[in-house]
Amino acid sequence: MIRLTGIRKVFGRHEAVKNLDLEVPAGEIFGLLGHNGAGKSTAIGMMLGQVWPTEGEVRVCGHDVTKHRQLALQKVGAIFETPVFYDYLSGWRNLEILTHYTAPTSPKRIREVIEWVGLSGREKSKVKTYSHGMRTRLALAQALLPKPELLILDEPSDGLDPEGIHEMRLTIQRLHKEMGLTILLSSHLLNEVEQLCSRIAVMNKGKKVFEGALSSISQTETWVRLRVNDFGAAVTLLRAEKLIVNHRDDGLITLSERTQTDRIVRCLVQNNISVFEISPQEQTLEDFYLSLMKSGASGNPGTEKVAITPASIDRQ
Ligand SMILES: Nc1ncnc2c1ncn2[C@@H]1O[C@H](COP(=O)(O)OP(=O)(O)OP(=O)(O)O)[C@@H](O)[C@H]1O
Repeated sequence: MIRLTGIRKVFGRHEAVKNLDLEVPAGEIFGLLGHNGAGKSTAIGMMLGQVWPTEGEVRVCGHDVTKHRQLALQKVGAIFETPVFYDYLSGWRNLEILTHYTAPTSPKRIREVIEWVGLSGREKSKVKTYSHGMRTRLALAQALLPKPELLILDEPSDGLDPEGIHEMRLTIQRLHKEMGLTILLSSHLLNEVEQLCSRIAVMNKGKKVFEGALSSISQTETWVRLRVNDFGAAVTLLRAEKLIVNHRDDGLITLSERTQTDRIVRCLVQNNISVFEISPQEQTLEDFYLSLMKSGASGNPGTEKVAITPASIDRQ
């Protein structure tokens, strides 16, 4: 649905996006992650034809955005930068005015999108009375007006309170499930991305440092939680037996290659150490992201095969 090939963007002497390849397949909720200034908005701006790439090709819905912008963006809805509305007009009137700039839209369609985003009952109130969350929902309504197949959302939860973030997440999930939309969103909120997205790309200093399925991240776990009566003694013993290669003082161990947890338990019990718990820990997106930021700061583009684990943080 979106394909970026060899994209570079230079602002003056600053290279904001460096040799970026990115593929967002149809049907996914795709998360674009990265620190402030990583280049996410610049990349999104190029997808929407609002930032001109210095080099490379941007294709959206099969069309080259720089050559056939209108065709490429025909089926795309977006929230990009801070949406501007006429404060002294109602949400409904704002949407009506917007349709004058785009395509003729029936009142029925406006009613539909207002219901979709949960603004029913407030659509005739002036926008100046709207909360930040309601403005975001109005921006989403605007993005949905042209019946898009692809939705591009730059930081959709930015500035929302926890309830607003929760509602936005439910709305995005519904749009994906019930309307079958492909969705690309950028975010700082790792928890949000973890709950919403099936694939992610991580950017660091303008470079992509990872792209792949979210499921491939949790499979790279290596840590095992060990709860015993004497953790220090257990670690000394397991290291001497070469059954573990790493440990953290908060009760985590990394097993050596081909060691299974039953072997650990046997060894400890035979040496009079009581075992209360031994359980493999899934790597969270936060663990993975932090390890990428640490080890991939200079940024060689990663793929699904990148297996950077919390263990690699510990060893640095
Ligand atoms: N119009 C511009 N002129 C000059 N530099 C720019 C411009 N737009 C962005 N930049 C720079 O490009 C880099 C990438 O910015 P960008 O806004 O894409 O990052 P981001 O990942 O979206 O960050 P944030 O999460 O803070 O929005 C930053 O160093 C920024 O200062």
